[in-house]
Formats: sequence, structure tokens, C-alpha cells
Amino acid sequence: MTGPIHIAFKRLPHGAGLPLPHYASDGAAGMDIVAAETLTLAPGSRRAVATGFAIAIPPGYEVQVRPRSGLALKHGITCLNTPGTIDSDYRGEVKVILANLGDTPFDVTPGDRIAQLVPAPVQRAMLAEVAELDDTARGSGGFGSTGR
Ligand SMILES: O=c1ccn([C@H]2C[C@H](O)[C@@H](COP(=O)(O)OP(=O)(O)OP(=O)(O)O)O2)c(=O)[nH]1
Ligand SMILES: [Mg+2]
Repeated sequence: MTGPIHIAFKRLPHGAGLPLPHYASDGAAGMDIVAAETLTLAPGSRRAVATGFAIAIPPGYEVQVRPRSGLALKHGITCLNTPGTIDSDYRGEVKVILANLGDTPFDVTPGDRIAQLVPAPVQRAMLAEVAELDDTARGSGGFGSTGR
């Protein structure tokens, strides 16, 4: 584990009184984040759920919004766009796009831990357009071409 990066955190008015994003154990990779609103997710539905905060990530990094495995396993709740991407230049409220893949309605209450944040370095790419790509043994085989 490398040292922590510093992320500016701004609490928004509707986030007042909510717990800060926090690591639930010494070795946790993700900081748990909580909902800042009340809602019920019907089976098969999705919502952008408020967290009540905004962040400023240093250049060269992103923050990934990932599901919590307990919610996924017990209730079928996931982040639809996982891993969600928070760009370093985004200054709006962090939202969690929750989807209910289970078969019962799922209630969310302010303070419920709904997802986790994992910072990651960003490697940008520069494209070089060419007429032909080099040959490989795999070629265009994919999507199970090597067998089960
Ligand atoms: O789970 C997420 C994913 C994204 N965002 C915010 C921060 C991110 O920087 C911005 C844009 O996300 P993304 O690039 O994934 O979405 P887009 O559909 O490409 O929107 P845009 O055109 O604004 O980039 O939305 C969230 O709050 N939560
Ligand atoms: Mg985008």
C-alpha cells in the first residue's frame, strides 16, 4: 500500500450530520460512503442516490465508485455503472447509481452505507492511427475463442 493521496472534501447542506466517508477496517481498500436521502428502489429500478458531498481529486487520479458485496449478495443491490468514475475535474455532488437486481423493494435511509470509494492513478493514452495493426497469434479471436 502506498501513502494516501489528499482529496479535498466538501460537505453539502443536505449532507449535514452524516458520517464522513471512512475505512471500515485497517486494511479496507474502499472508503464506505452513505446515502443522503430516503428512497425505495423497486426491483429492476435504478436511481442516482445523493451522498451529500463533493470532492476535488488531485490531477492524475480518479476515484472509483464500487458496490458493496454484502448489499449485492443479500439484496441484489449494485452500482449499475460499476466501477463508477469520478473525474479529477468534477466538482458536483458524488452520486451513486444504485440498481436493484433483486426481487424485493430495497429501502435506503440517510446514513446507510451504499457504496465505497477507491482512488486510482490514471494512465492516459495517446492514439497513433495506422492503416493496419500488427499480426498476433490471437488475431481477432475473442469472447471465448480459447475455450471455457
Ligand atoms: O458513479 C458515478 C459516476 C459519475 N459521477 C459523476 C462524476 C464524474 O466525473 C461525472 C461524469 O461521469 P462519467 O464520465 O462516467 O459519465 P458521462 O455519462 O460520460 O458524463 P459526462 O459527459 O458528464 O462525462 O459524473 C458520479 O457522481 N457517480
Ligand atoms: Mg464522461
